[in-house]
Amino acid sequence: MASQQQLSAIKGAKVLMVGAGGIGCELLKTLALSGFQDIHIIDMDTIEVSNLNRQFLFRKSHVGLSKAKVARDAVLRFRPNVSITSYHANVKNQEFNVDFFKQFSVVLNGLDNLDARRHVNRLCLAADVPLVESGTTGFLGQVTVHVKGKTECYECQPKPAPKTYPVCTITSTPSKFVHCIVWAKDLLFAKLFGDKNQENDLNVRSSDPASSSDHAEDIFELNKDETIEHYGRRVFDHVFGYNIEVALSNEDTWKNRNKPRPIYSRDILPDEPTKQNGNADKNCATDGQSLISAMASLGMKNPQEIWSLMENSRIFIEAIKLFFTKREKDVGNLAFDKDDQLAVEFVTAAANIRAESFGIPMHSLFESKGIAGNIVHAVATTNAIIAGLIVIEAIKVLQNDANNYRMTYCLEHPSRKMLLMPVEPFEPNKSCYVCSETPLSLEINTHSAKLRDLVEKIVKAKLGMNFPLIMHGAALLYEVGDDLDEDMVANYNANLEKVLSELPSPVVSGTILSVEDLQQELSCNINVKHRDEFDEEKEPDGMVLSGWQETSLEKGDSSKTLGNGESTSKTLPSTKDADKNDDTDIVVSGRKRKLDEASSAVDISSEANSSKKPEVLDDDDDDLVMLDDGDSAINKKKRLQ
Ligand SMILES: Nc1ncnc2c1ncn2[C@@H]1O[C@H](COP(=O)(O)OP(=O)(O)OP(=O)(O)O)[C@@H](O)[C@H]1O
Ligand SMILES: [Zn+2]
Repeated sequence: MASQQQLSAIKGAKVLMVGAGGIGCELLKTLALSGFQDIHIIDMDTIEVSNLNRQFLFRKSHVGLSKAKVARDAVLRFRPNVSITSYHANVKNQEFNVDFFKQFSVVLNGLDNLDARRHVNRLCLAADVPLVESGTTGFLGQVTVHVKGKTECYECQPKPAPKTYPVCTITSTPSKFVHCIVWAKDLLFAKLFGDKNQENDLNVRSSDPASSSDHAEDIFELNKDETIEHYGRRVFDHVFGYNIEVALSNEDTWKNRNKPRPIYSRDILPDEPTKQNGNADKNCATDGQSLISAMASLGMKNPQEIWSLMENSRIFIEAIKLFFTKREKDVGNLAFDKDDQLAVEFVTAAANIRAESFGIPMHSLFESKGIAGNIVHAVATTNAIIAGLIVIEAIKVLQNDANNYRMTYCLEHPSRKMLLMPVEPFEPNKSCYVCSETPLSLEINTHSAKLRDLVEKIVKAKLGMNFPLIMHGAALLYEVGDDLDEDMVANYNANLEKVLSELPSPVVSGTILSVEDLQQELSCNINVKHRDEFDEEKEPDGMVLSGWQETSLEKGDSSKTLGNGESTSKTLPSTKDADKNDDTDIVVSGRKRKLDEASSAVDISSEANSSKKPEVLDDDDDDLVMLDDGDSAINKKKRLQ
């Protein structure tokens, strides 16, 4: 039961929820049932069939409609007096500026990606509105509180980068099925159906100057006078046959590894073109891309079945045919999407054929889709628990009850008899460039890097700015905005193509650049240092930003890497290799907190050998929570008083 004070805090609050998905549906219901009177919801998505199992405010008839609006309508049916305002929009839109955020007492995130979370964090800091942040992955979840000046902001700790693999493992020496999946989706799929101008490492290992022109780069182009069947077989033979033979010729590679076997289509598939079973016309008649399917075309139904090498080969050729005949317009623009049936079929087949070649067990379409999309199946109960915890923290925030703020982690296995692990939040990180004034430093070749490189690789990609403004002293070098006149736009575009040291106000070693995002009201200084050379493998951007860093999930893996999924991906938690460890710590975004520091509100009874080492990754490419060995350094960090 809420106290009178709590009730009045709740009643007087104006709350912004961002995200009306798995956590969001639970959260909206809990807020309304807890007595909140004025709730605003932003969500950019429409409802999909796959949401219905857990996003319980939605029904089949709502598929295709705005999540924010349908969630609002559903809750109004049982709490008609609550004021709920919905926005079917991206929270990064300009309309949601600092003034918009300022009207709220607290912001509650139920998002699924790092980019949007970082953006909301910045707006909350700029508007000085507390943020309660959350995430779930399967049984695992977390709720954290961020209050400007009192606790860490969401970006005080560097976030782990998505899991990545060295390029050579993917292109030449796969040893796990996931390596074959990454190869199939990030290299082969991208090469055949994606943007041709994108850099692609697919062919690096097979370029043999002595080889015939047949094996040159244009192997992946469909010739005008050839059938798609012929083209599909040509690609098949190149990537599964010829490339493997080239790789085999390098004896050293295989000294301590099992040799792969080349696979040619003529040995697997009969000579005549792949026969369709008559369902192809059904594909033809459908209008939605999700219904165009190589499996349907070939009369294969069970996604849980592991296909034979022949079936994989038939799917491979059939999927290419369908892309080039039924989805011609998409070819050249496609990015792998786990919800694109034909893309998943192609990637499964290609990964399986490669796996077979390297002696790696093949997988079903269902399993491949999970690996390719980094899917951990959502658990409705976890979302409900997390939503409840968000509301508990929101009420504390509304009462300004800073001593009792908690970050709470929902674990998969009990640790010292607890599944919910509350931890006191830490003070802001004094060297966080987002919530403190700490300058960053950038090593870059000022004689060869262009302003465009700096804008794309650092300001947008690393610093997450949407509307950047870059100044050198009083000189404005670059700016983005709707209200710029043509001359200014032309001037900035010209600057983008200039080398840093040749800009109207030259950027050289020792220059301090001031970078600002007008929407996020975030500004920071970057100290520039010239450096001639960069290691292509270790520093692929050709520049190094420090004072800010991503933590890699795979330790000791410093080479150029390829990732497994960065879109709606969720990374698989791994508990199976867990060590038994009595003195368990919680690692938050790569830094550790002793359980001894957990809230005294919870009885931490010591239970020897009770704790496994679950690794918790919440949605998409964000927070890492890991139970792991001790590290006393973190104990030196001051807790929030
Ligand atoms: N930039 C953004 N602006 C507004 N809403 C966003 C933004 N980014 C993500 N969201 C919303 O956050 C919600 C996250 O919910 P959830 O994690 O359950 O994802 P989902 O897309 O519903 O499910 P799944 O990814 O498992 O299919 C989604 O409804 C999504 O539309
Ligand atoms: Zn910070």
